[in-house]
Amino acid sequence: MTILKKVYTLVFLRKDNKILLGLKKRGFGVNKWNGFGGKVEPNETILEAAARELKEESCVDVKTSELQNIAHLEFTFEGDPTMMDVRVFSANVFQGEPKETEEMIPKWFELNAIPYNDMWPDDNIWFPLMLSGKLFYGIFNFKGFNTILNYNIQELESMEAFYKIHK
Ligand SMILES: Nc1[nH]c(=O)nc2c1ncn2[C@H]1C[C@H](O)[C@@H](COP(=O)(O)OP(=O)(O)OP(=O)(O)O)O1
Repeated sequence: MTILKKVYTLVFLRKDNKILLGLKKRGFGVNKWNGFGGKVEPNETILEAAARELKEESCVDVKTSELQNIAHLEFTFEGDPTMMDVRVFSANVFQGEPKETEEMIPKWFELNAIPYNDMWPDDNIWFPLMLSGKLFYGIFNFKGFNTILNYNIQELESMEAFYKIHK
């Protein structure tokens, strides 16, 4: 039974035919390549959190107006009442070069060489949708951190319309 929801951000930068991923050095998702993000704090908007986490984890600046919300993901873990509510963004306009931080080692990957074997197991399910420019809503139910018990993905027409009905 899910009784708690925590909102997270996840940002992917795009340049030429590449996507920026970071290798997580500590904490949740350690040793996995992923986008940049984290918990939304009570004093900030989701967009502000997305820009702040990107800056903290990769040293790159992005204007909140350049962040495009492309997906909504919900993760639950068997035996854990907390649902991770993850807001996914992409941006191709940003300032600065990615640098290693205490949390992440950033690296640009060609779109045909995404390191799925060293990523969350859900990523190879929804990355193709993201890379083909789709908007989507995905739910994934995990057992531990490596096994997906079940999932569902729905393509969306617009994120605004989705958030009008999704609470
Ligand atoms: N199954 C999954 N697949 C995926 O691609 N990204 C996931 C995921 N589960 C979580 N994420 C992302 C969401 C978020 O960007 C990140 C988790 O955030 P963190 O734990 O790093 O948050 P914080 O940086 O706020 O944490 P602390 O600073 O350790 O409190 O991992």
